[in-house]
Amino acid sequence: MSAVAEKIAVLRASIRSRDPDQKEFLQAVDEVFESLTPVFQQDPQYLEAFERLIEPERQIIFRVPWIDDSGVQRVNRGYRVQMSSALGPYKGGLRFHPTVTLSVIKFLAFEQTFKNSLTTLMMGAGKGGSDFDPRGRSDREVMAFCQSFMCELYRHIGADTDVPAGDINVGGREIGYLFGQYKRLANNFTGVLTGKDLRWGGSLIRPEATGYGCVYFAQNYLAHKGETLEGKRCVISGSGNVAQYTAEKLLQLGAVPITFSDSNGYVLEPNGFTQAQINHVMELKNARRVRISEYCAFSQTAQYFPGKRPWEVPADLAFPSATQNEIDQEDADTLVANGVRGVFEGANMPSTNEAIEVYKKAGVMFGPAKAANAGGVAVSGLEMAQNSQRMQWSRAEVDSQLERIMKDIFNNSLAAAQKYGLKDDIQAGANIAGFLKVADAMIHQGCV
Ligand SMILES: NC(=O)C1=CN([C@@H]2O[C@H](COP(=O)(O)OP(=O)(O)OC[C@H]3O[C@@H](n4cnc5c(N)ncnc54)[C@H](OP(=O)(O)O)[C@@H]3O)[C@@H](O)[C@H]2O)C=CC1
Ligand SMILES: N=C(CCC(=O)O)C(=O)O
Repeated sequence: MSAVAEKIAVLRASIRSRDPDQKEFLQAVDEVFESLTPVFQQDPQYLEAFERLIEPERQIIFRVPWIDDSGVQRVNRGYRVQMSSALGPYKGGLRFHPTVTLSVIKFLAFEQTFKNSLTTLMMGAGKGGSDFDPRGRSDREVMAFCQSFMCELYRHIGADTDVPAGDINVGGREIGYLFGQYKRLANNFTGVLTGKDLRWGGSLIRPEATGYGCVYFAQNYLAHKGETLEGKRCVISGSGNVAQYTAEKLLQLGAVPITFSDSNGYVLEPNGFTQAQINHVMELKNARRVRISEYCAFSQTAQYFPGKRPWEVPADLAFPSATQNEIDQEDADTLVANGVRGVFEGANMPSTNEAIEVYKKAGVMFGPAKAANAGGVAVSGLEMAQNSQRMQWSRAEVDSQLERIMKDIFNNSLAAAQKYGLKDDIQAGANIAGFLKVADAMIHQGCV
């Protein structure tokens, strides 16, 4: 075994022994390790940078006490993992979900490092959240939680320090309550959060950005194969922010979005969702905050499948837009058997490493999350730029920047893969391109 191979083996073992229970984090690190091995073999100094990178610069965990509408005290746990500031202030979302643990936040922050680097904007990486579940809670209860959460988080964030945003169950309502409390505690009005409402510093296209960007990425990938989205039947999981705007942009570009899901089941429109039907999903989810099954009362053609997931539906392309590990090896086999020829990840780490191997063996196009869903954080970066200028750019201006950024991410990922002899392996190329920019900055900034 070469000296470098031995060092890689030792480092992989040490990561596992340090955090043996953090399975989501270890899964994310394993996936990147595979891609970066040729880089480490060519230049061992990058292995030293990677050894620093996989240990977060800072991990903050805190108590979040609040009182519910019945006057009962509730106590949740809050997190902020500040992963890397090599390329700029820590940048990444906040997730409120009962499945949130330190391992989940660390995997999200780790992925965010490569994603933010790929956007070509100057942003470091972080992620945070809580095991608080806002679903079924009143606006007052969500506000009480957000205000208590920010009473701790505000000490660690700032427009040039750490800029949180949304993620699962953190949308415009939550960002508003968090921002209001921050402003009250810090006595300043800055771009300390992104995903803000348009009327007080938000950016046009930010709500649409992740979904639109994922479709733009798919469009670039298909174009590279001499294909288009026209007429492609697309299964989508989730029915939240990312899923809604993925469906909208697919429809605009001539594709046929046919499913939405939530954690209780999925809805199928056999002939594809129209814009009016997508708008109704938005109304159900964003305003009424009800289950996707309620959609069927609105449509004569829709079918609901309780307890099922959309991967059983024959399609051309799949856009997982719900949560991590929602496609395992068996799901991937089903997708391939059902004719799916491209998987583009709107969610973070929705495919298990075993599922990715199935895609590769079957020659399925694979747009990995850190590249395909980078449109959200990219437009967050554009929101930060607008806030710095105290200006608001037009919708067309932001959308054209988003299209350019997604095209650059695809092309830079492809170029990195080809440079290391990995042909069209976009997954490896994205990991390599994202890592090299961060690692070069880390090497220049010394052992910190
Ligand atoms: N918002 C953003 O800017 C970005 C988000 N992402 C990623 O995209 C994905 C979706 O985020 P977003 O749309 O913002 O979140 P939303 O809260 O708006 O929507 C999440 C959707 O996923 C479903 N979901 C969440 N957790 C689970 C679960 N454990 N099992 C099954 N379904 C689940 C929800 O259903 P239910 O209501 O039943 O839980 C809901 O339909 C996440 O992986 C997120 O990390 C990636 C880049 C940017
Ligand atoms: N949740 C997000 C968006 C992060 C951001 O906009 O800072 C992600 O990139 O996973």
